[in-house]
Amino acid sequence: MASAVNKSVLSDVAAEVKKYHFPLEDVPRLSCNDPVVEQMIRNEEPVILTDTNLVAAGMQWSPQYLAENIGNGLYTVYSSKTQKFLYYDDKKVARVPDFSPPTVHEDMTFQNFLCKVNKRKEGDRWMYLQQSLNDTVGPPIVRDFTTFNWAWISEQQQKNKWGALTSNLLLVGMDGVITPVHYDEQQNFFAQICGFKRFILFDPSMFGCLYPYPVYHPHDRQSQVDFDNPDFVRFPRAKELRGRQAILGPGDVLYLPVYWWHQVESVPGRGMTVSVNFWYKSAPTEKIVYPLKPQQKVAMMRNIEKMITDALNSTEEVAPLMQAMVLGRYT
Ligand SMILES: CC1(C)c2ccccc2-c2ccc(C[C@@H](CC(=O)O)C(=O)C(=O)O)cc21
Ligand SMILES: [Zn+2]
Repeated sequence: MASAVNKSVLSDVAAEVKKYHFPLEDVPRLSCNDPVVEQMIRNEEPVILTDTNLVAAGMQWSPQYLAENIGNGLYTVYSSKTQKFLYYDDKKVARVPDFSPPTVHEDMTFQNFLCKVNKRKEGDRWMYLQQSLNDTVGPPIVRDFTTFNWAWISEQQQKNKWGALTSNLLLVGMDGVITPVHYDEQQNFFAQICGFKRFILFDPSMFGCLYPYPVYHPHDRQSQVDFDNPDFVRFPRAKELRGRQAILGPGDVLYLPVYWWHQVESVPGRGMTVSVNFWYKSAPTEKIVYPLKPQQKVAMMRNIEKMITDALNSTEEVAPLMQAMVLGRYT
């Protein structure tokens, strides 16, 4: 089946997106029946799948359709003064004295969210609805959800020995919103339903060029590097970044491997975006094979940071101890 999104639209969108200081190569767009796809997923390489029919019934989930059918439950809506929605972990805010949350979230009905978006004026806050799909949604949405291509995605889960599906996030964003570069600890099939999303991806070995916040920081897993204004004095290795780009249109599904860095932009001028992601626990490591994969080294660094922070029972003493351990001895 030809991909729902046509090539000329994709190249128009590619010409519209923001340019950054690093080079980007295109992520392949393949049919899910292409034998190469199975190999790429096994090798944990990102790939765009054009014909999974993963969320076929969801293709009617325009913001308007959702407002009419999702019911009057409350949904989590993040708002930000800028287009950027930097994730932060509420539970870690206490450990960083002068932390000021960059976004606030409030619960509101979908209808209220859409009404606020439609009457938003220049200078008003940007808004991004993000909500785990659960049984509180209206019956038509539950019905559409049951018709997702669960046979196909369960086959991927089994073939790759992934763990349980942990959540499906429904994401409804204003055009132009940006989720800054970060990594997640789960495998992700990301289904695009409405509008266009541009992913910038970096493989896990680029950890040293992206300077993530400390693990105990509310912005754990997010990079400190601001791509719009990179500070090459504090983050010199950001100059070495080389990434990949995936532009998703309605019906496209991106396989986003665990620990891969990603920045996600709802392409400006292409309308509101609706997406659904599928987060799976990654396969347990069966046998340690050397050399270790970059993903395994990231997991190790996280555990060491957690151990030292807990053992010292203080965040201020972590850097001095780690510097005493390494500077002048291993460097
Ligand atoms: C920015 C936002 C709304 C948010 C705020 C506060 C806490 C969590 C999150 C959160 C988590 C996931 C996404 C979806 C996606 C990025 C994208 O599509 O924009 C992504 O990164 C992924 O699927 O892995 C988006 C968000
Ligand atoms: Zn993510």
